[in-house]
Amino acid sequence: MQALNIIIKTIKDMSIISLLDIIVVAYIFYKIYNLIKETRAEQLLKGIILIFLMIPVSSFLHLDMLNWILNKTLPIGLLTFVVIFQPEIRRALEHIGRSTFDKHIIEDDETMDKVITEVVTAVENLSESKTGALIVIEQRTGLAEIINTGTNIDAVVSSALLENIFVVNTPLHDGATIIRNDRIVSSGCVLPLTNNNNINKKLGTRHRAAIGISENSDALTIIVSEETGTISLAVNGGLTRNYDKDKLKDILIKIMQFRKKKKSSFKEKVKGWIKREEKIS
Ligand SMILES: Nc1ncnc2c1ncn2[C@@H]1O[C@H](COP(=O)(O)OP(=O)(O)OP(=O)(O)O)[C@@H](O)[C@H]1O
Repeated sequence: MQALNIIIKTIKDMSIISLLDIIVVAYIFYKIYNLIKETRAEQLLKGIILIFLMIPVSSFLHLDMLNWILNKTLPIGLLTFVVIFQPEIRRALEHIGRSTFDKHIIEDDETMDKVITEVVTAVENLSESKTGALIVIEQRTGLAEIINTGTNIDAVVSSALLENIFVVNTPLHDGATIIRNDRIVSSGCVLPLTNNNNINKKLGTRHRAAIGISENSDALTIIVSEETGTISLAVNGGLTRNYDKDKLKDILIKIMQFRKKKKSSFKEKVKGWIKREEKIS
């Protein structure tokens, strides 16, 4: 009863600023939860929140030993969370940054269609000749660090140039080629490899690199397998395979058009568009 009175008194004494403060904090926590929902960080974060809530409860009930243990556990739990989930935290911060500053989303429909057509044509030809290729289309996450690992090109996107870049035993064929807006900006770039252990063991470093960059950015990465000619697409940490020219063009247009319009949650839409035969095959 006494606790209830304290709560009622606190609410009565609350100023508009305090109320605004609570709403902002609640909104931030809601956003953070949405970002880590369905990731491996979710369970650990739930555990930390539970400890956080149990501290005042144990103090109120005078459970001194439990209160002491919880007080000691919380900082360790938070530190563990930051260390283990550094990639997720990084992605979350990048996501917040992305929402604030739109980077290289092509606005003009004609340019978008031209870039996609050139990329898809090159990919189809590379697939037919079983020439390995890794093409990254930069979106809102800036890829300057990755671009700097390769050789600067700065040429208008064309299928002929893309096909030429990946010709075996030429200087730029190894590594990834990065497209920014309607230009090929760099080739021979080194991408971060994924740490995901659930990936089909038959897939080598080219595919692991594509998944790696899609985990660390919102880039769209197209892979042509040198071994089989199979065309794959890595987006948001997931890999979908066996695209043909039309299917690839269709999904690229949908994703890029959607990002231009930004109507609803990107992840939800992508889940619907991409029929995932295997999540990561
Ligand atoms: N970190 C990286 N960043 C960019 N490109 C990479 C990276 N690691 C490997 N590659 C590219 O992948 C090539 C090696 O491909 P590998 O055969 O290991 O992969 P794969 O996934 O089995 O592909 P494929 O089906 O084409 O054989 C390298 O020659 C290089 O061009």
